[in-house]
Amino acid sequence: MRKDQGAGLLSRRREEVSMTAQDMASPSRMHDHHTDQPVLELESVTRSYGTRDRRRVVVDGLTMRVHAGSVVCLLGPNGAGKTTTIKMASTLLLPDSGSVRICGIDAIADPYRGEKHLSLLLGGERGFYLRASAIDNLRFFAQLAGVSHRDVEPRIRESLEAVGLEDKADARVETFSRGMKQRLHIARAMCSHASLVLLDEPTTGLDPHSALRIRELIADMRRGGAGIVLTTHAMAEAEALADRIHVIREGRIIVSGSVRDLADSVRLDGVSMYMAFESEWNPDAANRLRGIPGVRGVNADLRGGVWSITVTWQGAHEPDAELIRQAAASPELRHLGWRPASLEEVYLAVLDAGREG
Ligand SMILES: Nc1ncnc2c1ncn2[C@@H]1O[C@H](COP(=O)(O)OP(=O)(O)OP(=O)(O)O)[C@@H](O)[C@H]1O
Repeated sequence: MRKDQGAGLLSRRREEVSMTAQDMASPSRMHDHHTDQPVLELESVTRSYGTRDRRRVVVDGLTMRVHAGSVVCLLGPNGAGKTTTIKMASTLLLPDSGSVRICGIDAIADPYRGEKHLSLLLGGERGFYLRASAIDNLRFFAQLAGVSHRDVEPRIRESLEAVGLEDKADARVETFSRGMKQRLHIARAMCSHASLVLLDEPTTGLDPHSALRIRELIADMRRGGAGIVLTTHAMAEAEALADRIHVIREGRIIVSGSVRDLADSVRLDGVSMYMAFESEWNPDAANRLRGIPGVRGVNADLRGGVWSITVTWQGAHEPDAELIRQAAASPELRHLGWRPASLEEVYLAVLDAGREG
């Protein structure tokens, strides 16, 4: 579905190339909006799918804002409505109701003006003319984005260098690996100096090095002033990049804020860590620890003959290690320290709380 939609956007853009080319004399669009005006404003957007009798709402009255120089991350289980939200933000998909403003422009009333400020990367590998070279693709998209004739070549060179594809400029895109295509997408966004960059799972299916490279490029675009919406299932990626997180479930935002705000919303106050050698820990002890007031969860992992035990706490400060040793009946349990909960721990607690509530 995504791939078809991506191809749809491409063909729509192809049809519009002559119109947008007329606008090529317009100045660079980077930061041409008022600084405190969001680059994206979604106001109560709703979208349903299906036939008239059997419609299912998949995004339900969602409101969010993205400012220049920030990364907003959408997290949520499969089918929560993240991609649908990204597509509405790009106007690739129209909401049934609600409004979409891109750099202050009503993007539903005037999608072509809105589109010029954004760059969209959908999860698939499509979105390029596969038989054309990387550089010809970038030229085409730069022209669509209204990059001035004088700026096109230097910008393409800079962006290919930034993503490490300068040696592949003349290679056909169909010969690129998935990771190279993702980098070329980022080059496309960099080249057009898009104010709003929409990234739907940009690192899915990439090896760890390629994923890291993409994350660095996302951070570069943020430093360059782009407002970025990112969907991902990689919690470490969201934790490293997001200035603000929205957790979406069944088409609604259930909680928003920083990792700490999310942790506060479920009163996940911290994590204490312990270790024990294999013979010093009985897995049944985890159940006894769960009975201690304030304990939210206990996770014990055995690796290389060593148990590593993490205990998440609600409404508690660093607990007395002796109390834990006694409850676990593991006198040799070593206390390793106390840390804030990771986004993964917080996210799972948020979804659990949502299910319980
Ligand atoms: N074109 C479509 N026709 C019918 N239903 C659709 C269509 N596109 C998406 N859906 C449904 O809408 C819901 C939300 O899908 P969406 O792709 O936005 O979820 P998501 O949060 O991005 O999921 P994932 O994490 O799996 O990518 C899902 O139940 C999906 O099956």
